[in-house]
Amino acid sequence: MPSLEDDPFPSTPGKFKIDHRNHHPMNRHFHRCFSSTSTLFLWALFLIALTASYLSFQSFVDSGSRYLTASWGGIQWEKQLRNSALPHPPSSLSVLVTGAAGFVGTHVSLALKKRGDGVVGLDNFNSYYDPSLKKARKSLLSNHGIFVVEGDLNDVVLLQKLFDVVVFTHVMHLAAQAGVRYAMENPNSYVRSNIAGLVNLLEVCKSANPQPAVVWASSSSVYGLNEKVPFSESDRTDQPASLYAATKKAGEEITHTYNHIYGLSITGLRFFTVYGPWGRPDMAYFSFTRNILQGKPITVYRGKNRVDLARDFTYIDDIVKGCLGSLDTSGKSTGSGGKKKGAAPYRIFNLGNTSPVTVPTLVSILEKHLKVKAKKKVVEMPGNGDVPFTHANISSARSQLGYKPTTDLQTGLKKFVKWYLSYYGYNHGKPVN
Ligand SMILES: O=C(O)[C@H]1O[C@H](OP(=O)(O)OP(=O)(O)OC[C@H]2O[C@@H](n3ccc(=O)[nH]c3=O)[C@H](O)[C@@H]2O)[C@H](O)[C@@H](O)[C@@H]1O
Repeated sequence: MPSLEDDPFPSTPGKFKIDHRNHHPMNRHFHRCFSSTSTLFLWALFLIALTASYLSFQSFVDSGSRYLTASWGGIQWEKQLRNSALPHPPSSLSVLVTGAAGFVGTHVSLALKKRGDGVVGLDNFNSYYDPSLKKARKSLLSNHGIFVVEGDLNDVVLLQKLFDVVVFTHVMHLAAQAGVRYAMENPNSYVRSNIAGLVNLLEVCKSANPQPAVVWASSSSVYGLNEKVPFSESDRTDQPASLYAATKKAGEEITHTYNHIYGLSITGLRFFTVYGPWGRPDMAYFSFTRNILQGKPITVYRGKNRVDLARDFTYIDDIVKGCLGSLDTSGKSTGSGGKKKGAAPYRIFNLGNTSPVTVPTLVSILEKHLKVKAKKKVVEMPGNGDVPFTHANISSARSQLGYKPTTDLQTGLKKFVKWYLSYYGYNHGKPVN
């Protein structure tokens, strides 16, 4: 480091040699000017130094507190990651499952682990719905040797660290802000998770060496106001009815660019109203069950001209088979270190049940399994993002993934109700009126 003596522009008054022999008034003026300029200069330097030390102190405090409060990092943590990611036999997959403490994430993680694949989960345990259910799913996963990291897709340092510690062959990206109608209440959470979070994940995947193949959850809602039934993958998806649907559609376009530019293998799965044990409390079949058991009214939406709404409800075990089939047939990403080496697969599949059921029929099946009559309040569907019906054409998934749904709504809801009663009991902690 150069010493102050070497500095060609000395900044301290002591280092400025004043020639006392020069008494010309102009020179005196010049000296006054110059000395006040150098004082100013000094003050400026002092302030800069003060600001710099304040900022570095702040960043020291920030990183210190992050280190103290971070729920990840350390040798033990890395060991857990590696163990969880280890496939048996070694030729199997090593999968990062985002949204692992979510409904679909939990089931997919368990199925992968069961057949010998290595699995690491990632979940931010947000409070969109009861986080204690997510914690319970995490315990279930932990009992099966699956480690779930608590963290967010927008924490790029964490994402990078996961890929530094483990060589993932695949990413099953299920983390998202779900829910069609909630998008009107909290639009930014959809942008944060489904757009920004997705881009962060793809950035890390494209730079990984080797790049993993990515399978991710799109949604049947991308068909929006499309009226051609059943919905085929080639049908128009440019009329979303909700911001949720718009972010999923954007995800399809975003993943396409990462496939095109960086050679990432991408498979997008359009799920059709997935239901089953360990499900999502915000969804109709779940909240109806809770309200029916608590003797509370349920609101059943109806479409224009008193037409019942219908959904292609799809049982979780069928969806899991579709996810595993997608991972197994994904093909390799072609790039490495952010450079594309050739064309990689880009696929989109409907994963539905191919037999839509109306919402009133869903309610009557629940009444039968719960042995309780629902207090129904039928109202016209509010303009809040809902679509009147969904119906999947699954011929592509059938031929390319071997996808073949086998559970009808009667059977699937019976299994859901059995789980619900064993998990919450009859009254969900509240007395029946
Ligand atoms: O298939 C999909 O792509 C989407 O499926 C569901 O969305 P949705 O079909 O709206 O599922 P529910 O919220 O369970 O609603 C099912 C049906 O019940 C109706 N409903 C919902 C709530 C309610 O109080 N009353 C009511 O009649 C809805 O209008 C809808 O027709 C999921 O919530 C989305 O995350 C997913 O992406």
